[in-house]
Amino acid sequence: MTPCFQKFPSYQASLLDVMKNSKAIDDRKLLLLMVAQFVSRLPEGSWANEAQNLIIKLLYDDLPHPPATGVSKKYAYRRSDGAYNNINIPDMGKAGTAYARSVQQTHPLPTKNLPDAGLIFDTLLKRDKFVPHPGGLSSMMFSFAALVIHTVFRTSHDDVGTNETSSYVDLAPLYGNNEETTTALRRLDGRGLLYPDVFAEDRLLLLPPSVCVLLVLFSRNHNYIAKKLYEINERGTFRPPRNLSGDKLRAQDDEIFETARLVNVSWFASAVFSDYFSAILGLVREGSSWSLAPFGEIRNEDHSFFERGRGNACSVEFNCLYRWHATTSRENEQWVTELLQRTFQKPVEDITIEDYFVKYKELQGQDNDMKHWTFGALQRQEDGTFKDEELAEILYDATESEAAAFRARGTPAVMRLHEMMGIEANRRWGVCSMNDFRQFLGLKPYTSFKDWNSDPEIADVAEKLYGHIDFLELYVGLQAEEAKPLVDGAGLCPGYTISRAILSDAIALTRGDRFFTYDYTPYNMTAWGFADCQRDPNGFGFGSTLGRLILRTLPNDFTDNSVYAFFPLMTPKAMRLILDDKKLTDQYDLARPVKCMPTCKVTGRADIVKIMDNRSFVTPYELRASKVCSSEYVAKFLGGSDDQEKVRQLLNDPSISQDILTFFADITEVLIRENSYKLVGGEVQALDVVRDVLKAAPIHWVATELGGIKLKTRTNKDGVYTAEELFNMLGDIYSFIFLDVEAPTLMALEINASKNIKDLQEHINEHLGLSLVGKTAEFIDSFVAKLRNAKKDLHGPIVRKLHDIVGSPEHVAGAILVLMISASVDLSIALTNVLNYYLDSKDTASIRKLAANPGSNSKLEAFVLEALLYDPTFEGVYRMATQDCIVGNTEVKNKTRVFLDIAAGNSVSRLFLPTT
Ligand code: HEM
Repeated sequence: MTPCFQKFPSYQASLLDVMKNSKAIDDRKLLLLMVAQFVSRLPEGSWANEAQNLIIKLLYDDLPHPPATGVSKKYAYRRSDGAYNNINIPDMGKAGTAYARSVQQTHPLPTKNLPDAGLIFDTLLKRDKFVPHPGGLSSMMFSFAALVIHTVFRTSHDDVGTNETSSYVDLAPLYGNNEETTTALRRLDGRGLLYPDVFAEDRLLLLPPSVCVLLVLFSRNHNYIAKKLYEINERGTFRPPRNLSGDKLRAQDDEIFETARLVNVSWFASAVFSDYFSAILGLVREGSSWSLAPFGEIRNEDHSFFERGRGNACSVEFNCLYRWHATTSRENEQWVTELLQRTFQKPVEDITIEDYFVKYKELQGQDNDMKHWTFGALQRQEDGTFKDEELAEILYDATESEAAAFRARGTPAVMRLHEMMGIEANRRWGVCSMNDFRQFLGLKPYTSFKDWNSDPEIADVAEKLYGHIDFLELYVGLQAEEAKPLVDGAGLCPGYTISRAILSDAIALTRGDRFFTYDYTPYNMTAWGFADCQRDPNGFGFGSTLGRLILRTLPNDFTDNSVYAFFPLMTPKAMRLILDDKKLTDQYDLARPVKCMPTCKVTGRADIVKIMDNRSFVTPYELRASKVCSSEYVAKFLGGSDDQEKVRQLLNDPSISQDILTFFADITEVLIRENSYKLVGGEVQALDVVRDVLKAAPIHWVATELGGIKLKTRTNKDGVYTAEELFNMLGDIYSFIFLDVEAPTLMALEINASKNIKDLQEHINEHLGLSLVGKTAEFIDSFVAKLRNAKKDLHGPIVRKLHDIVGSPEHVAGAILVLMISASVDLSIALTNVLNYYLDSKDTASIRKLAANPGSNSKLEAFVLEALLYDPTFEGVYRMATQDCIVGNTEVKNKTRVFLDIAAGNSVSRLFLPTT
């Protein structure tokens, strides 16, 4: 024992005390080490035992017990029936198992003493008038909600205690709740695809068409993801399906399909935690993109784990809580009426629960082939897809139609049957009373019917039906409870008990899911898939995920900034008020979308050449550039003005190009030297050549020689940006203007590009000593003179010559910006392609010889030119028609985007294109 412990027993006690109570994990760990040292030298005794027990507890709690996941293929993917979400209790939450019941019933509610379900509907639930939702929620909000609840509830018609679907947010309405159904949806052709526009849940066909449209969008998203996974082929294991057969073909299909399912289901969860939660919590009204992020690791104060990923089983109380039929819009009320009349051929009031079950069985038997299912009177096309514009029309209508408010006497009369089914199912489940449920949630039990609903008529009727508030059934208690007013933090505005409980349920459902927690990894979903399904809080539309989904899957039917795409869960009328209030109306398109001309693809070499030479087709770059550049000159330049050609010639001028060459040679040497590291033995050096040289060298050139921007380096800590930061800034501008970026990302990119251009332009102006705003003609003349005579070290030779070409100081600054944008990213890509081409070449030795031999420059140049054509990702370019015209056999309408498919059959070299 150390002397200090023998001398100061009180010190021992206080150490233990700190160990038990310290909140700082690092303190505890440090103490742990110290105590471990001491304990090893202690004689046996109570203090030693206590200290040892604490150490063991602390160490044990460092890891989850039992382990939450395993690396076997058996656990890697979701099962359609939800089995193995908890690998230790594989049946937890599995489809076809019993509902959970969370709350103990303490008040007897014998069915024979309870009021008739039909009478309850007629007195407490039946809609007396339509009251629009106070928060401006649209009917789409409740279509999405219906999709969410059908993902986790499907009460068996044969055994009301059985949930036929899994208790996980796994998009079961799309993928089915058993393997057999899932297999029937798949093409199984080695690419992991679903058949076009299919889904599995037949009960959704009995819901308004917008619910099915949403599901079709997720179905399309699956195929989009699967195609990307195959194209990117992250692990390099996928082969063209034509080269595979039998088990190998199936194995490849399974891997792509299952990974795409993981990514797509995570998209669904992202939509829940962005658009859906935002509407529920009223965050849209605040213009906030905040949301709960319930999946991450949380440690308790004693460093043990706060549980996650341990599975879930949906309970009957929550099934009851989600019966939100009172929110049905006027349009959907009409739709349900027509559906019931058509299906049952008798007055709606006469339809019984038995009629419903019989009819449902009959419909189920009619067509099991999901490829044929339709809804909303849509027809599938020959290729099995629905027409985009017809799907979009349904979405526009559902977004425009107002949902109804939650309230007693708010459920459409036509839904009497649905409500009676709900009430009777609850009785058979033995669900608790309203007050039992409130107590369970930690809420004060109601003391009277007036306390529950202050409308005297409602309270009075309920009292007459139930006698005492403690006997009020949960179903009726929840559906007819007084609704919350529209206050800060409230968006959904149901009764208070529902609003409190749904949040707990949402966290239980998602935090309990292994695939949203322990197995939510870039390895399982691939790096691309993992990034693709993330909710982006900084994304356009207050971080909307549905906006991204809609623009991806219906690319020609919404404008890039349409509120119909980014805020479909709110009516456009409500959104106008919110955006006006936040002074954001300018950023959004509030009009009902009209179909854009679909992109026209041109493949023939002759037609491509004709279009490129035709002045009626302009590059879309100028249009994009004008959105982010305040200077018209810069936008035109980026779009391909005459000055662009002149500047290109300037760069080829030997007096300039020699300097550029020298700069690149020097900086390349420096970057190689600074970034190389030795392998063991010290003879061979390694280097990340793309990251540290090919991306960095052009950045050093544009920053130093053009923009006069000092870069932060190891030796210069005072620079403005690191090379990587500047590359990313320019990359955003470049991608926005020149690349065919997915529409959903475009809006976020536009905001970044605008800001980056503004910042860079300020640096350039400052470097040139140029702030032209409000300057006199004399100032400008003197600036021009300075530019002409500037010393080489102040402004590089290019800057001095630029003035002669572009004509005004303002244009010099603009031209520098354009060169920075186009010469940095494009050059890095070109250099990387050259290197890749070289590394892929079978004859690297002779190419190396060419490079070493100064006399063989023309051959080397030929190699480089050939390599520049080598861009496996390059497919073609876009042009915009500015009037109706005919090209070859193709008629192109004004405002059509034309894709020139240059890569098709390598018909045309990309080098003949005007470079950007
Ligand atoms: C006009 C729109 C709607 C119609 C026509 C409709 C119709 C139905 C029908 C027919 C059932 C019985 C299903 C069965 O057992 O076969 C049902 C159940 C249910 N509905 Fe709705 N519904 C609508 C909207 C909603 C919405 C917006 C929600 C809530 C977000 C919702 C929540 C539920 C729940 C939780 C069940 C019980 C599901 C189960 O236990 O299997 N419904 N609905």
